[in-house]
Amino acid sequence: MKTLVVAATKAELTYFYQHFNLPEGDFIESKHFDLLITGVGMVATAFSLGKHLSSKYSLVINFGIAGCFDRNIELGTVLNITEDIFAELGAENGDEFLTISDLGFGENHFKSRTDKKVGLPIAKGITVNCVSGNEKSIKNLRTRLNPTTESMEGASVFYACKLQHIDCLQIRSISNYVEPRNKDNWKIGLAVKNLNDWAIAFIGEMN
Ligand SMILES: O=C(O)c1cccc(C(=O)CC[C@H]2O[C@@H](n3cnc4c(=O)[nH]cnc43)[C@H](O)[C@@H]2O)c1
Repeated sequence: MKTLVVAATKAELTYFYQHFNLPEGDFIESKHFDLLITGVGMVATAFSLGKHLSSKYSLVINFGIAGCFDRNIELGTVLNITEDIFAELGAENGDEFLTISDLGFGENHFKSRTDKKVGLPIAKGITVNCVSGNEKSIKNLRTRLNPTTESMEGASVFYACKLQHIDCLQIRSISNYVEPRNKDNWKIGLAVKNLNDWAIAFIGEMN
């Protein structure tokens, strides 16, 4: 059984590609693991996993960068996201938000599943279509969901793995704080480097 490594963009796994001498391409098969680049967002991720996820995998690891709601966590910190929520999936009812489970149409909250020892701080994530960038929506998300991180794919990966009964992990490195948009404050290079260092060591030790 193999591990499937999943990321939204190739740029997030730059050093991983170099370290394992991987060829160009969005779906790469190698001896010990396969690698899938899904594209950004929950729709691209679900479609891509729908095509490639199968029972030949015993573990899926979603790697990526993320925004962080907690200023006590330094940029570049690598976290194990053990639960993740589709934050916008539901209905507004005036000022109230009804989740898809409140509406009786399914679940919006998913968890990682694995016995593997990861040794990273754990965190709760949310998954969004729109990167949060105004004070009002950020305050609403904090009040309603109390998340630590925000990404655009995490809950999609957990969802697909739950439906296929495959173990999964989500490892993300913090590139920015969730705040009114200011890309100058983002530390993507640091986040990608730390993420890749961790991914290379973890995947290397597994094989
Ligand atoms: O510009 C670059 O050099 C660059 C290199 C690697 C990755 C990127 C991305 O823009 C990745 C997009 C990816 O990042 C996640 N992300 C990061 N911060 C947030 C956030 O505050 N809210 C939601 N998502 C965030 C997300 O999962 C995207 O897929 C650029």
